[in-house]
Amino acid sequence: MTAPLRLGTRGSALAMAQSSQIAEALTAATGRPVELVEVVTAGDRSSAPVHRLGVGVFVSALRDALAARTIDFAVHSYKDLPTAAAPGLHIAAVPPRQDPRDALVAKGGRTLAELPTGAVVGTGALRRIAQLHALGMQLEVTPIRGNVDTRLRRVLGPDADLDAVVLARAGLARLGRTDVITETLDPMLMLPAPAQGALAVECRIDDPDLVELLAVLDHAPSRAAVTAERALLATLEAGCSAPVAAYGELAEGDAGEEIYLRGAVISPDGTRDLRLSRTGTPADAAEIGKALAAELLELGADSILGQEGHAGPGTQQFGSIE
Ligand SMILES: NCc1[nH]cc(CCC(=O)O)c1CC(=O)O
Repeated sequence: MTAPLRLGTRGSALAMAQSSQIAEALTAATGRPVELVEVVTAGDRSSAPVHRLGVGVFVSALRDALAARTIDFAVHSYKDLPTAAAPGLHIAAVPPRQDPRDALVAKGGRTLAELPTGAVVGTGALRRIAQLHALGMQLEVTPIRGNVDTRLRRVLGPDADLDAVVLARAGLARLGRTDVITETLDPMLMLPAPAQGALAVECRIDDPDLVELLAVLDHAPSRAAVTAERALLATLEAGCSAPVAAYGELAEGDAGEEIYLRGAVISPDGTRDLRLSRTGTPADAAEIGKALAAELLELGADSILGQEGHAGPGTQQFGSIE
């Protein structure tokens, strides 16, 4: 009998759902039993706004547990990971990505276009705030945080005080709650966060057997798309609350498999809205992301980021906060 592998997880419903899905997939593929070990993070204990805490607080306790060897591996929402590499750790798998688009949950079954002027829309992410303002619909955007259920109650509960919320479709899908979605938002209007909908399965580099075992969960197209999106974010040196969006789609082109990467940097009030795209081969995923970021910088992306959340070189980099 081999001892079960210890999978460290946060205790939130979303974290538990994605960790158990990965545990089951690993056992199904390898026959190895997996046990879930709950790790409490500073982010779960605090009710401060996430842009103050930095998303890193959700991640660092899991990474500390990996370093302390109290767990063998961890599953993160990829978009919550800092862009800086974690010393001694390795992302052994990027499993097949969920639909990365954002979703609208609105009262009365409304779509985005059906929201009246002055409608109050809740979201905490600067990227979403900026793109909602850029629509020019006179929406009133109000910051919210909390777990998925808390956010849904603000629209669907008996004391609902919002007309709509914007959430990642992937989070709702993992919780089996896609029924509440009134519109899955077109990336032309609401470009997702880099790596949204993807998971990162992480373990210690000095555990080569586990690195090899976990690789069965890796999905090369998902990894390529996320690599391009995250290279864009890292090259922009975007801080923890940066209004940066990126979406890499893989498609069969004339020259074989291609990545079509779109990137956007939007000022929080929506008045400056830079959007560009670039195509290349999956093998060049990181280069495509870097080159697209360089083009955005040439058009003045840094002056938009300078207004809000630009951490600058040498500081710790976080993925976009959602
Ligand atoms: N920081 C919040 C967060 N981190 C990961 C997800 C779920 C979607 C995903 O895995 O990308 C969410 C919720 C949301 O953005 O609505």
